[in-house]
Amino acid sequence: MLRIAVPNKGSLSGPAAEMLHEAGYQQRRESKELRIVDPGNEVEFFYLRPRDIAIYVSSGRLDIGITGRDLLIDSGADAEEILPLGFARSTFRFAAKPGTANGIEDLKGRTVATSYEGIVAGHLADSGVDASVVHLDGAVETAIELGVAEVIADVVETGTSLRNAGLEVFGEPIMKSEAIVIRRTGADAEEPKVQQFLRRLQGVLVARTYVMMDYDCRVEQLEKAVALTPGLESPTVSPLHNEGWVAVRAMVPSKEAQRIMDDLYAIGARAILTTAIHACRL
Ligand SMILES: Nc1ncnc2c1ncn2[C@@H]1O[C@H](COP(=O)(O)OP(=O)(O)OP(=O)(O)O)[C@@H](O)[C@H]1O
Ligand SMILES: O=P(O)(O)OC[C@H]1O[C@H](OP(=O)(O)OP(=O)(O)O)[C@H](O)[C@@H]1O
Ligand SMILES: [Mg+2]
Repeated sequence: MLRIAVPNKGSLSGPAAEMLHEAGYQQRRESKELRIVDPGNEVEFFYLRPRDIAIYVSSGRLDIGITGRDLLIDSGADAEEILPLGFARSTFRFAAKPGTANGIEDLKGRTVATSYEGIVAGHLADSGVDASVVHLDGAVETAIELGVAEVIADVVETGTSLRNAGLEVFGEPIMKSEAIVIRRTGADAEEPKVQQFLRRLQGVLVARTYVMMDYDCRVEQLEKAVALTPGLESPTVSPLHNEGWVAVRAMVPSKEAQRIMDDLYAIGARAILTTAIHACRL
């Protein structure tokens, strides 16, 4: 039975459960459940604090975990990223009151408050800057107003929390993060149950990113049409009863679907339809 760690709270929890559900796995019915077995899929899910997941996975007691890239790096645990999942995207940055600092070199001798001490201490050391780090559990933006630190390092998504606290980012972004699947460093990459789990999640990612497009076009326009809709490997082209016409079917990125439909129409394609993909194995 594959043992998988899933975030039990916070920004990662809801989208992770939703993705697992879309991939055909049973998920817990209420937020107090800490562990469930999905016998049909031979998987056991453990609902753990996102910050602890890399530690459990590195211990080898759990095969796989879903966490944030920033949390994995911050933990220093012996685990590695095997699949990015595209949600809980954020950037990790320094911020302060305007005019406090322009770059990391200005942090020398100052105090930085953060919930990600591992990332910040590592980044300061790599940059050769000697600054103190204060660990706070959350709501780090308030640390400056209350005099605990002059600078913070925190997760930024829309920037609303920083703006509300009258703070501005400075310096280069420290790292970009998103939800990821992790396993113990060096664990068997070919393990069939792990591979099947990853294929299911990849299927969800493809289904979320692509739509299926169908249209009819004149044979003379086929090359131009296929250039607009090359598909992932190659589009399917079928003859129509009306001579001189073909039907074409290809996957296209959902974000580009409307533009591609306009371009296809402009070269004479008709009956252009898009449909959602619910599941996929590439
Ligand atoms: N506003 C946000 N937008 C996108 N991702 C975020 C946001 N806040 C946190 N994250 C990401 O979520 C993960 C942190 O999850 P965690 O549950 O520890 O914190 P949280 O979502 O801030 O919840 P909590 O309410 O417990 O502080 C990290 O990978 C982080 O990059
Ligand atoms: O750029 P934004 O869109 O404002 O998002 C970033 C904020 O979201 C998270 O905070 P959360 O609400 O989880 O509170 P926390 O600081 O207590 O973790 C993070 O720690 C930032 O404060
Ligand atoms: Mg938070």
